[in-house]
Amino acid sequence: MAEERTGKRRLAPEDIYEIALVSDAQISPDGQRVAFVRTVLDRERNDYRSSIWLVDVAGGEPVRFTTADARDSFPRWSPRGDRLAFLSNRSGKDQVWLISLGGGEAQQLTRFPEPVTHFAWSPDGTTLAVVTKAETAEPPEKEPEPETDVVRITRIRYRSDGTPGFLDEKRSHIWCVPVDGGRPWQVTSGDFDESWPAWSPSGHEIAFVSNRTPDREYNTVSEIWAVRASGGEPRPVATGDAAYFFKPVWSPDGTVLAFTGHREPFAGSSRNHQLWAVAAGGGEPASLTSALDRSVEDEVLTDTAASSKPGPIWAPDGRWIYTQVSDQGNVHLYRIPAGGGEPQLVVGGRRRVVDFSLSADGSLIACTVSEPLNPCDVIVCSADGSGERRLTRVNEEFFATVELSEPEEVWLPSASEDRRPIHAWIMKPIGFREGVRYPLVLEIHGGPHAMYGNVYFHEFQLLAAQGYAVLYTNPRGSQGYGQQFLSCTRGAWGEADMPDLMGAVDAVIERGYIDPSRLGVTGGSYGGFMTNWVIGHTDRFKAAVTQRCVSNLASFYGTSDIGFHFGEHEIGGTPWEQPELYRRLSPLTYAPQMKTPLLILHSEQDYRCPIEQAEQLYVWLKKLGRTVEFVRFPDESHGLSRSGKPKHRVERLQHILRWFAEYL
Ligand SMILES: CSCC[C@H](NC=O)C(=O)N[C@@H](Cc1ccccc1)C(=O)O
Repeated sequence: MAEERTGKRRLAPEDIYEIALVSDAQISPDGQRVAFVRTVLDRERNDYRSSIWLVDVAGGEPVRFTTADARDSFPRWSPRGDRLAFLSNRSGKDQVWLISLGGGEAQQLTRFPEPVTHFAWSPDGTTLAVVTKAETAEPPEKEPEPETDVVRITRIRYRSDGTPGFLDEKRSHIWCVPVDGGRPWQVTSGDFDESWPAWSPSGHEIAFVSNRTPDREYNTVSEIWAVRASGGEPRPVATGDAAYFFKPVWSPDGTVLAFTGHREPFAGSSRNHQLWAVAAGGGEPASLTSALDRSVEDEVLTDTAASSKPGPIWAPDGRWIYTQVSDQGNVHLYRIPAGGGEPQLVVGGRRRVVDFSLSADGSLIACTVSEPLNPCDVIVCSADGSGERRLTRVNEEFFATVELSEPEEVWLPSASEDRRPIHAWIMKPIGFREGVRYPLVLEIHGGPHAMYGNVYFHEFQLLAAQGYAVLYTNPRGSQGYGQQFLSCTRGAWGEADMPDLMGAVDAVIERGYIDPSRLGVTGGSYGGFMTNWVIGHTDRFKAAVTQRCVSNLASFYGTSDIGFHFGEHEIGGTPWEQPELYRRLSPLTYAPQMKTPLLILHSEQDYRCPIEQAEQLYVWLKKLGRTVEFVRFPDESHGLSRSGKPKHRVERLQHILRWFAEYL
């Protein structure tokens, strides 16, 4: 028994309550301290709690800095480093709060009737640029009663996954809020959604992200604009029908704006996000990373992480722009020469740099990192990555008590004609013994343009703890292996990538410790599509669990919040232009061939892959007399496995284990 050999117990689904998540490591301007967010799952309340913590760069125990029983997040240092602004839901909705480093209680700064979603300090520290859908700075005395509960829909975008109910007509705008008293003023207005405010170094202008094209209801454009901080008519910086630009950041001298994104209409994450630079006055942007052939966004998937919003950061000397780069299952920190040239790796290794920040003089970097056997910790290093030190050991005590399986990183030949090597990870079951043959679970990732990688994955560790070998791969369509590999599943969902998955399974079986009669398969979202696809094209799997899946591409087109643009781009046309293609690529078409016992897990408020996708598959298979079960999660969205109610997250894991225990 593993327990007898190691003195450690096996991981259990409920252990998600034992794992604290740290994120958003923000180093103080003087480089002395790092503020970060620590998130825990609250079993009694069936909810999440987060607080701001501080740790000295010189070392020592981290200390809890905000103590409210709430969700505090997004800590940002004032330019002088004497206080922190952060978001908190203590008053109900997320608002900006301020806390002095000198001591004292946090004070509520904003009282907008709608949540604040993002903010940025002005360079002189007097004002915050704030993003909110509020139309006034104070809540009305009395919320108006809705006249009817009947919903009238006039827009094509009327739902968004993660937002319960229907989208309202309110728009996200930028407001300025003086931090030491004075009335907030609205900076942008109109029928546009604005985000990501970035102050010019002089403090006169604010750059932001918006779609101001006439056809914005139907396209996926995202442009860079700038507006005087006092308000007025915004001016275009990097715009156009092909713009897909985000996260602007000014050069220290205020002459250039850098940002991330690409320039292919509707391509979303099927194209590498590049780092661009444009004259601050506007013009033609130039890519600084076209030769890299990687995305400068974090593309890795996990079920154990708190979210943060890192964007590129310009070094104070103006020479470099720091950015994440997704590369072969890792997310690294690079610095890109602002004037063009060879990108330099700063924080590398088998891991994910989740977020990062720079001290005011640019000499120190703080990052949150995630590794296969450690979900998260804060590290600090010099501007070139040297002298790295770990500042936290958040989950060290807990992981000393449970046995984990170390993923082995391998390249396995595809079963396609080209036999192309596919990047993969194999986890041996806990308690592995030579000479024994084990059941194998193949995990398939979503996207399709995302990637598995060198991060902790609770679901995979649980399967290993239950005695399964686990195989996860980055087949064609995955991020991290270049543009050609990334986009080759377009118009070929399932057809292009299934041979990669099957080749990897064959190669693992050849290692001799897998029982080929006990293969399981599971995945979520596009991974759910692929699970359905695989069991419709082979009977070699003995049990399957399809999660937040797609089964019918034609109905997905009309019911998913992104169906009418994502579906159209990914499949290559509309269902009425390409009915045969939609039929051919829909897993439901192959339902009569599906024999594998199937568990369908789906959230009832999943607006990305709506539950009708699961319902169709369930009824077809039931009517066909197959072994199939349907588990529905009420009040949950597409993000159930990552951000759902803790109790539902545990139940979801228990259902997966139950199904494989029964049928595998
Ligand atoms: C197959 S339909 C699109 C579903 C979705 N893709 C993009 O939103 C998807 O596959 N989601 C995956 C992976 C993912 C997660 C977050 C951002 C992009 C992709 C999932 O939910 O795991």
